[in-house]
Amino acid sequence: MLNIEYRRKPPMSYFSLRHISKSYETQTALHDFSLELEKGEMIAIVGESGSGKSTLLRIAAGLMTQSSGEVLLNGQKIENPAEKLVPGYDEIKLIYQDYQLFPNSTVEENILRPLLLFDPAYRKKQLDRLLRQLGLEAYRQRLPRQLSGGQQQKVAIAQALAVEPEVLLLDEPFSHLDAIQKRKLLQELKELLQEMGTTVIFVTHELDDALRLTDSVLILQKGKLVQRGNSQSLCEHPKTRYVARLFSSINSLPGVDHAYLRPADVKLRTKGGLLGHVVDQRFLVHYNSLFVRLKDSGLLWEVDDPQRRFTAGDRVYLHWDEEKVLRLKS
Ligand SMILES: Nc1ncnc2c1ncn2[C@@H]1O[C@H](COP(=O)(O)OP(=O)(O)OP(=O)(O)O)[C@@H](O)[C@H]1O
Repeated sequence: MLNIEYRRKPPMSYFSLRHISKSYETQTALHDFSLELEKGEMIAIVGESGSGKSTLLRIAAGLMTQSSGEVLLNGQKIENPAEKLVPGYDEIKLIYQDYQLFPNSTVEENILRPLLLFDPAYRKKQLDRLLRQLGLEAYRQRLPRQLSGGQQQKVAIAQALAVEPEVLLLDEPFSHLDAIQKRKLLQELKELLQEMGTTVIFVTHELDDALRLTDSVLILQKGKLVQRGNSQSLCEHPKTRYVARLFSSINSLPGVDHAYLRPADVKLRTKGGLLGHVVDQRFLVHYNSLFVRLKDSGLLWEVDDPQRRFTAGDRVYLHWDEEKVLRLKS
């Protein structure tokens, strides 16, 4: 009997968001969102602007009061601002898009701020380790304004990691960086966080950024979890048009409701198939991307031309394998 009761209990995970909902005065930002993370697990949440990502992270950090649901860390309830005098926890750190460094404090002083009450030997050890791990040793005496955006971002990350949080919540913190800087920082951060065994939730609207940190992705749309999976499963079996479009544009099949084709799944011929005219072309690394106006429907399709055979003004016939058609309702 005891054994059956035990098995019925949900498995205990390290960081749990259970049935979280949040309504602002005029709208609901999160609907019954649940997520269970193991210690050291990294997950990315991808969603468009306004899908509720920041709201979710603020609730997860204990910095915003949810309308319903609960957050648990290692079995302990995370209290929200309505329940806790000083909101937030050292164990759960949130890094925002607009991180704020102290402008008149050096890099060293900024990183040491959260450690003011700690033992001096520990403070020095943490500071030296973070400066080394984040490649900031040469900048320790500089003020934030004397650093590039990427270096400032690293200082903000070092500051958040100084207290060795168990959980790190990243709210699109790389949006100020250019693509090359961002890729490099994401790779460095991934290695560092894996080494530290930190549990991470990274929210972003860029799937590419998400996949650089983790292959475990969750898709949020209008405050609801719509799909969870790795890049292959999301790409091959998207549940919504939004999920499908995170990977490539999609072409609507003329005369068939809710049926779409990816540009890479359309084959190009000189005769036989759906007739169209190439109206534009772009040279990309592995193929030319063509814009083709379909003759009968007038739809504009984007298709890949891996052999770079067609150019603007050409007639082209399009066909595809039926199994490549994506059926997407919303
Ligand atoms: N303080 C607030 N009062 C009322 N509505 C709010 C408030 N904060 C957010 N919202 C609304 O809740 C929804 C979710 O907002 P949230 O900031 O969580 O989305 P997001 O996915 O983080 O967006 P972005 O990527 O643009 O930062 C949005 O529609 C937003 O307008």
